[in-house]
Amino acid sequence: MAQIEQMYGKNVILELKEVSKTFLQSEKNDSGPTRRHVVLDRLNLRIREGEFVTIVGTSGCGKSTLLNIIAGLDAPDSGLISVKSNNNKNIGKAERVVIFQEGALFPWLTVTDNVEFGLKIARIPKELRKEIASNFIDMVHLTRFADSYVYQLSGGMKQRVAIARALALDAQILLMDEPFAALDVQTREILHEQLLQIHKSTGKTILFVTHNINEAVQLGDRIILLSPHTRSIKREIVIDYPKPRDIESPEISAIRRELLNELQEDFRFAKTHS
Ligand SMILES: Nc1ncnc2c1ncn2[C@@H]1O[C@H](COP(=O)(O)OP(=O)(O)OP(=O)(O)O)[C@@H](O)[C@H]1O
Repeated sequence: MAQIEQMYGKNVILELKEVSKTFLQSEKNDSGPTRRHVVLDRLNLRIREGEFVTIVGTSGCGKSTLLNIIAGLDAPDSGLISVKSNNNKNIGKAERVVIFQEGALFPWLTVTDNVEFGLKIARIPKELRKEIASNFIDMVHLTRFADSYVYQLSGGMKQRVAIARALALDAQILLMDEPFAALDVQTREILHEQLLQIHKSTGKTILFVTHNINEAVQLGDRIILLSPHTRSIKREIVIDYPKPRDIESPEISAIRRELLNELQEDFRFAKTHS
């Protein structure tokens, strides 16, 4: 942690201090007694501006809970979350935008209407709205489909619309919760490439939750491993190799193995403590 604080002390855009979250859960069925399930226990995290952070961990360890808390969709029981506010904040700009596995789009609207949606709510003038939407639709390579309805698109295209919509809102931080999990391998590879290009050209800060170790090592500048054991961050691995990365290279393979070992250990722990 000290090493990371040294490296990331400057330009911290997001900071979580001692964040905890407990859910009440029914024991076997809804009518059974309830128990307290501590998901996050005094978690500390700092994210630097422009950083691409991937979050991994065994199923149920709290990855989505963490992302929802950062997004402001859920509240922690205790702890502090600070987001560096955008000084140039205009109407229509969002600090944090979440992109879920199921793009959360309006299927009955066109690609352009979906990307423009938030801007319209924010009363951005029509001409400017069109210009912003067309710019980001172009960035995700969907110009040919700008007037298509979302229900007509493939899963990968829908996720590209969701990314364009988040970019149009000029979110400071993109929060991505397994956005490509439902896609086939080839589409996922293409979207990885495009997301890396977008990250490079926009410099956005990205927090990306995934089950997939390969995805985590391909995309992340830093990997955060959440654990059901510590109920917090168990490991952080800074990956200082240029992208795109060859996941078969000795350096990246070593990181993959390391993560796999950690995940297996946590999986065994979760199994014996569930
Ligand atoms: N609203 C809720 N009420 C009760 N329990 C909840 C609620 N939301 C999440 N949980 C529980 O909190 C734990 C963490 O859930 P979360 O969805 O954050 O895990 P995850 O790491 O994202 O899992 P997965 O990888 O399977 O998506 C799980 O045990 C889940 O059942």
